[in-house]
Amino acid sequence: MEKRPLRAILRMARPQRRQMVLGLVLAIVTALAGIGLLVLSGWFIAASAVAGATTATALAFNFTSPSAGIRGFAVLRTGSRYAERLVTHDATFRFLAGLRVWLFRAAIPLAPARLEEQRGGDLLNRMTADVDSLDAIYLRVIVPSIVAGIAVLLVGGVLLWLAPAAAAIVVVLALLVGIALPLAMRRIGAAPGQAIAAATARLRTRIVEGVQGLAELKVYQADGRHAEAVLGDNETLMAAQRRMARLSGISTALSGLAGQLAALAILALGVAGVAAGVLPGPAVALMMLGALALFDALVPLPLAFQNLGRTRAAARRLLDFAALEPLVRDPATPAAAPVGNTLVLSDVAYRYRPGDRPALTGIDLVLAEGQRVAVLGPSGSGKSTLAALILRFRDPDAGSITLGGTDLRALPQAEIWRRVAYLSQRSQIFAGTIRDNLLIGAPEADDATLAAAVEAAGLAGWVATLPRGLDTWVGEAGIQASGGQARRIALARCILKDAPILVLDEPTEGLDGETEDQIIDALDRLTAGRTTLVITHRPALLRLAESAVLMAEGRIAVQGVPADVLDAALPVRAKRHVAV
Ligand SMILES: Nc1ncnc2c1ncn2[C@@H]1O[C@H](COP(=O)(O)OP(=O)(O)OP(=O)(O)O)[C@@H](O)[C@H]1O
Repeated sequence: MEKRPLRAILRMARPQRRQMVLGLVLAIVTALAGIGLLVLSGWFIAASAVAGATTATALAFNFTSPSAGIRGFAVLRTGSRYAERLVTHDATFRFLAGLRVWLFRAAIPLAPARLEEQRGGDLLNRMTADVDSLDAIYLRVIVPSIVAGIAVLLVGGVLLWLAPAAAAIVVVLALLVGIALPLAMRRIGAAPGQAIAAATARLRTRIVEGVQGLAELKVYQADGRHAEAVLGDNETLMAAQRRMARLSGISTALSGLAGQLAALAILALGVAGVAAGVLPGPAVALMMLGALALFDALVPLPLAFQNLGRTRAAARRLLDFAALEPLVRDPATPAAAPVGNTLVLSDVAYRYRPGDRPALTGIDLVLAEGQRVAVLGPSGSGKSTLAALILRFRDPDAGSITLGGTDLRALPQAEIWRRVAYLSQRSQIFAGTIRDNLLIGAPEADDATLAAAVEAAGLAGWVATLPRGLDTWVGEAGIQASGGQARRIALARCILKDAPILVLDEPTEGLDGETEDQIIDALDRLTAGRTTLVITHRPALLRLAESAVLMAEGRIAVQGVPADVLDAALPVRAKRHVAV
């Protein structure tokens, strides 16, 4: 585990470094202009009041330069604050955008095998709330800490010159508020901070799952119970937030108190100094306002450090995710692209987790170039696992799979996927037009090619009824394609890819008999001459295949021509799963 997660995350701000330094300089200028404005105004008001005591002193008093200085500081502070906000926030948003891209890139090699282990809501939470909370590192910790340090040096230095005793008191109080209090708050805030991060993640995950499964929750009348669980999570979050808010209240009160004490000490010592004639009266106003301005710069620090635990927890969650090892890696020195598309599985075994029952054992199977093999078997017999290994989503624990004579592990994954079109069990429809969804299969396809694929996948009739045709928006915020339509869009994508190898997992699932017949005809044309693995529960699909295997409990129980395998399937336990 990363020991210093915030540092590790901050290292990723390299592209924004210049902008961040500029933002820091602007923040320092703003703070100094603010202090200058307060101090000069305080001095000016007091000094002009003193000067106004007699006509001679009033006439001799120089009003012009200080008032010009005040105006100058005011304009400078406004301008630099505006620029500072612009620059620091722009740098932060760019930094966060970079983090999101980094996280998404880290997720790609984990898909699909490792991502299946993650809860969707949790991943979403990492990409959004966790990343967002990292804005605090630069905006709320680094910049204010440096600004406060400079303010202490400046104000402390001026006070030391004017009134050393007052300076000592102010600096001690400033160090208490600027260092001791933040460190204490960091420690005390760590537990509620982590509790907030964890409770936020839990709440989001439960809400996302609830929204996704709302139809089922409603039918089972479990929505009320789910809502109660959400409220329970919310209560936990609010309890942690209340603890945090109480801490914020205490720390703000303590910082405020320290500021007032500093002002009081200056007033007491200053008045004594004026009485003793060692300090001009207006200097007291200057010192008091300087101290107040200094504490204004210090107040954000305890609050920022109090939330550091939460920020650190978020950073750790991101780094932990990015450090997940992909199950499959590209070889360091990939083999040359093999000639031919024959797939040979030799004595392949796979189990999902150590200690699990093997999902596959002793699989020997040849998919010769252009040959179509159907895989039958009851639910849980290992059919999808077989497809996952052939697609190299996972590597076998034992045995080997070769493509054109080369072990899949020696090939870059991209080389394998370049040759394969895959119809998964769950056809993913992306939010976009039907055309967008199809172009995933072949980005360069022209209208005629798209139309042919739509026709072959049995979609033409449906598309013709849509006023916008292929430009109809489907998926989120569009037409919700039915299960069968989604399946056929995915099938059209496969057709468009025009790949030499096809892996089809239940291609006709969710289709009625008549449509299934049409699709099987289309699949017959599509798969002819291509190396094909078709997983199915439906005997009708067997007519596509030249050979078939029957899986049972992770093994190939029977292998042969489809009719024989189907016959063999009937007496075994698999019968009821295979029959339509
Ligand atoms: N991600 C996973 N983690 C752990 N075990 C898994 C995982 N996926 C599948 N399994 C297990 O592996 C075995 C084979 O599952 P597989 O999905 O390959 O079966 P299948 O024949 O495709 O089933 P179905 O026809 O229902 O899709 C099952 O016992 C299943 O519980």
